[in-house]
Amino acid sequence: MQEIELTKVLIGGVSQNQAYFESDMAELNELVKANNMLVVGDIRQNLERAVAATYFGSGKLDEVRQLAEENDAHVLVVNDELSPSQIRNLEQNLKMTLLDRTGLILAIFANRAQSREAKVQVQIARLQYELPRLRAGEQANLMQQGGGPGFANRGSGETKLEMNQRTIKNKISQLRHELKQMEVAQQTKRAQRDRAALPTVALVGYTNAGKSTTMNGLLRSFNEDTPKTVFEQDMLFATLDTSVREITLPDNKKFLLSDTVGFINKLPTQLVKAFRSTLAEAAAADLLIQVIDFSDPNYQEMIKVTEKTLHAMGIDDIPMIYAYNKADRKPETTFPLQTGEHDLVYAATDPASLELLTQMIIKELFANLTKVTFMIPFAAGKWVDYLNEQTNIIAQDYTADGTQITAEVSPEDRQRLAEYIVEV
Ligand SMILES: Nc1nc2c(ncn2[C@@H]2O[C@H](COP(=O)(O)OP(=O)(O)OP(=O)(O)O)[C@@H](O)[C@H]2O)c(=O)[nH]1
Ligand SMILES: [Mg+2]
Repeated sequence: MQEIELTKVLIGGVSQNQAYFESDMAELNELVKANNMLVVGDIRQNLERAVAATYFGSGKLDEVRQLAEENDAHVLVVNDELSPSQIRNLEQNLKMTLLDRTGLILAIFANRAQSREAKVQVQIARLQYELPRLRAGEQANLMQQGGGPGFANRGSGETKLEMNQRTIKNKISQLRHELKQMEVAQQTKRAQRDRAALPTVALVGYTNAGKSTTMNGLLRSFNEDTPKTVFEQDMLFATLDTSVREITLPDNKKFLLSDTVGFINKLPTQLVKAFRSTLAEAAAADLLIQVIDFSDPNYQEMIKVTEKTLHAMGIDDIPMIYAYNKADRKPETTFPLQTGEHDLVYAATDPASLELLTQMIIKELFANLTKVTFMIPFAAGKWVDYLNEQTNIIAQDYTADGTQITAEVSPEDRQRLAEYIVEV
C-alpha cells in the first residue's frame, strides 16, 4: 500500500502556568493526528499572557522559524483560539499557515461528519468562525462553499468584503432553516418513541472516554442476533452523530440507549450551539451515563468540562451515573465495583462490568414498576399483545372471560389499563 504523505506541522502553546497545560498540549497533538497531520515539532512559552499582536514573544518567533525550517514544516497549530489579527500577523511574520485550536477542531468535525444533519451543523459553525476572519483574498474559497453570492450588485458603494459577509450570513440562515426542518423530523421520531413509552438512556462524556465501546458492549450482551454496533476507535471525535438502539433485557424490560458526540476542553462555542440538536437525545433522556476515562490522569478535569458543556446546552437535572471506565488499565484497581449509589468503576470490554452497569441502569429506570394482575376481555385483545411486548409477564391464563395477566408495569401503564386491574 502506498504511504500517504502527511502534512508536517509544528504545534505551539503559551502557558500561563496553567495546571493542565501539559495534557492540553498532548491533546492538541492528538487533535492534529485526528486531522491526518503529523507533528514534527513542539514550541512552548511561559508568559503572563499571550502577546496581543503575535501570541508568542519575538524571540520565540525566531525559534519557531528555525524549527520549521529544520523540519520542513509549513503549518503552525496553536493551542488557543486566536484573534483574526493575531492569525494575520503570525502568518505574515512566519510565512507559515496558521491554524488555531478552534479551526483545527472545526476541520476535524468537517471531515468526519456523516449524516446530513451533522454536515449542516458543522458548516454553520465553520461559517460563523470564518465570518470575522474574512480576508479579501478568500473570495474564491467562499464562493465554492456558499454556492455563489446570488445577489450581485446591491448598492455600488459596497466593498467586496461586505458583500462576502452578507453572502455568508445568507448562507448561514439558509442552513439554519434546513436544520430546523430536520429537527422537526427528529422531534416527530422522538415523539413516536415517547408514545411507545420506552425509557431512554444517553451515554455522554469526554471524547475517547469509551462511550461507543460501552454502547457496543451492552448491545452485544443483550441483542445477540443483530448487534447493529456503532463505530469505536482510539481517535478523538470518532462519533459525531447520535445513534439510538433498543435494548431488550432478558425479562423483557426495554429501554433506548443513545451514543452521542464527545466533548473536549475549549470546544468551540460555535459547535456547542451547533450540536444542541444532536444532543437533543441526551436532553430528553431519563438517565445519563457519563463515561469517564479513569485511566487518564486528567479525568477530573474531563468531568468538569463535560458538566460545563452539558450545562451550556441546557442539559441539567437529569439523573446521572458516573461510569469510571478503562479500569483494566489501572493495575491497582479492583473492578467491576459500585463505589456509590450512582458511581461505578468498570471496563467497557469486560462482561462482568457490563452486567453491573446494567443492574444500575435497571435500578434507576425501573424502580417504580409494580406487579399488577389484569383481566383483559377478548375485545381488548390488543392490550394482551402490548403487555407481552412491553413488560415482564409473570403469569398468563386464558379464561372464558378473557386473558388474565400478571405483569410488572410502570405507573403510566397502570393508569392506561386501570379499568382491567383485578389485583395489585
Ligand atoms: N483498555 C480499555 N480500552 C478501552 C475501554 N473502553 C474503550 N476503550 C478504548 O478507548 C478508545 C475510545 O473508545 P470509544 O468507545 O471510541 O470512545 P468514545 O467515547 O466513543 O469516543 P468519541 O466517539 O471519540 O467521543 C478505543 O480505542 C477503545 O478500544 C476499556 O474499558 N479498556
Ligand atoms: Mg464514540
